[in-house]
Amino acid sequence: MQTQLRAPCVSHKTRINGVPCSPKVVPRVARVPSGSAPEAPVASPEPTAAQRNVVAQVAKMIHAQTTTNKKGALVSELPAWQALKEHVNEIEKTHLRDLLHDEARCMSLIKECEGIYGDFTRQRVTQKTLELLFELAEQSNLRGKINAMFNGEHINSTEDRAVLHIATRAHRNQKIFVDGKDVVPDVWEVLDKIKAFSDKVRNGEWLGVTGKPLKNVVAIGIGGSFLGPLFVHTALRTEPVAMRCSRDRSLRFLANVDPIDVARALDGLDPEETLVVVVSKTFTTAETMLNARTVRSWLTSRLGPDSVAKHMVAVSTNLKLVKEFGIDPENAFGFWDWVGGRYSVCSAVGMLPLSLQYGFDLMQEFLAGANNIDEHFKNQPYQDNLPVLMGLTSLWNVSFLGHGAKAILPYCQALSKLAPHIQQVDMESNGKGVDINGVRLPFETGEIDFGEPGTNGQHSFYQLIHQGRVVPCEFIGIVRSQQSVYLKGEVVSNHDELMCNFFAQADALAYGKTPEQLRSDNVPDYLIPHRVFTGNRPSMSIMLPSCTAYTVGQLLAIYEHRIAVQGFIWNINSFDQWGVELGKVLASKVRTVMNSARTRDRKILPQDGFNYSTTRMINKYLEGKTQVLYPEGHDTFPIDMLRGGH
Ligand SMILES: O=P(O)(O)OC[C@H]1O[C@](O)(CO)[C@@H](O)[C@@H]1O
Repeated sequence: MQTQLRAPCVSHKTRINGVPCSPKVVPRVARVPSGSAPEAPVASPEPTAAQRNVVAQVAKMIHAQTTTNKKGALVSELPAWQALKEHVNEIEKTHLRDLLHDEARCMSLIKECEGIYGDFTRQRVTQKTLELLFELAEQSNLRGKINAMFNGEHINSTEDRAVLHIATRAHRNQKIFVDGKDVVPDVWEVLDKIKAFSDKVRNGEWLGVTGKPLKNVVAIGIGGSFLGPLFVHTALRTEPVAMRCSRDRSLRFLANVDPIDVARALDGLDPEETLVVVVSKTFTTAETMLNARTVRSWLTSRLGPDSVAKHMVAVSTNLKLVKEFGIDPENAFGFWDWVGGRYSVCSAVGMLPLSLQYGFDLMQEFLAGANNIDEHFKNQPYQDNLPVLMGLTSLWNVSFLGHGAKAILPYCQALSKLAPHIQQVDMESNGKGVDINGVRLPFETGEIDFGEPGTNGQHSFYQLIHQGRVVPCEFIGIVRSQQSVYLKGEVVSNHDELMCNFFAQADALAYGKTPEQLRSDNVPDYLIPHRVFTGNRPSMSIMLPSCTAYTVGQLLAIYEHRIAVQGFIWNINSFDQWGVELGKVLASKVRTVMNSARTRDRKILPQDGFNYSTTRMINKYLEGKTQVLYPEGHDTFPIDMLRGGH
């Protein structure tokens, strides 16, 4: 539903009737459905004519602020935001069916840069929309914020940190400063260490404790210490060069604290041939640490305590805890607090496990691809800047057209883990309720991301996106497949068949099918309502020349930066994640109860500190058939978990 502001709010310097108003004092904004008359804030009396006059003057004054929102005004108070809201009415009168016939418009909305084809013609935008979005970017100081990020300013203000994942893929000769220190030499010190270590493991110089080469790697980590590396690994598994580089090697991930995930990750592995990489920025994440202890026990129960030195290494910013865990700091690969977990795949978080699997040289191409887009993002003007265009058009879809979800639809099985990775990067970054100054926002930020590779998604949720809710889609196609198959006599090759769907879906969403067309197809009247496609459903398409380490790096950086663009404009902190804390704290409270119940010390009872529903549910769980008392003196594993390598 479209929303509009009831009353404009004002910057810190604003005065109403001579009284200075801070944004926290002025009743901010309430949302009403578009078309409804503006009303006074809830619980306030109707504004008087004089008050309305003041509000109108304030609105005029805000319109006069054409520079930045540095003064603390909400983005929704900027003139360009208001202009975009008004512009929605113009766009509502258009249909993509018609917009796509305007060739001049289409030409201006297709961008070919850095070898990537970006098509924005199926977004519900005109040249005017883009100009207004660029104006919003100007008024929001987007360029200044991008520069602040690249300059190592502490833009993650709630954690007082710089945001410099771009430094993790910098060329050796680049200079990137944090607090007056060039961090690129530190980055390359770790990268050199990764190269040396991964080379040694891969060429058999580094052996397991029983003298066998380590050909299997299990990477333990969760969230940002898992999803990015999984995405890249999945993307490269069937790429011909990567396949050659990883012959006879395996890389697995263990993320969930569910023991089923442990069993699956270790199933069939021989501990003598397995190297474990514990990946945790903080080295305190409950799931990762329990999994690390579990796998350590799996190793030492078979190979003895000395095996840890040869079979376990770590990636972390917390080298003290790595040492306390029992991993030699020599076998730890550091990174820095200015790399956010979800932005860490180019640091040792991804580079170590992926270099072990594919070799450092190939993974350097991945870094080069990401670096290429970093430069593009920093230097290109808005109208030729892929992450900026994607961020702005998404913002238009979310904040002005009212579409809160987006589908990420790669027509490439190798990119099947892109959507899960972007879910974290986007939703943990931009799912916020207050702006960077802590002021509650009168609009929603962030998007609900989901996706599956085409064509699988077509046989799953595409019904909804064609005839149900409007969900802006991002189609990602590949020109040259990693794998080529053509069967004699078939109309097209297998990859061409896939891509036929890629091209068709975007137009089906845009054009739809009218009752007239259905009638001329002799569809009976009673079926026409069911078979109408309204069309006018926005999407964008990206085509990459191939799916290689380099282009996967590019794709990653495009998504990372477009998310930053949206956060910069919404003026939120896209780089903290306080929203994940509360659940962790409550889980720890339950853990205490669980231990008390299972060990029968009964010092704490399930009802202590919990509400009726939770107490009852915990009791039900504790009374269930699964109840076991924790054995003393030894670790227990399901027999099957230990069967590998016999
Ligand atoms: O790398 P760590 O410190 O184990 O954290 C894992 C994940 O947990 C979070 O802090 C919260 O889910 C993520 O931001 C992070 O990627």
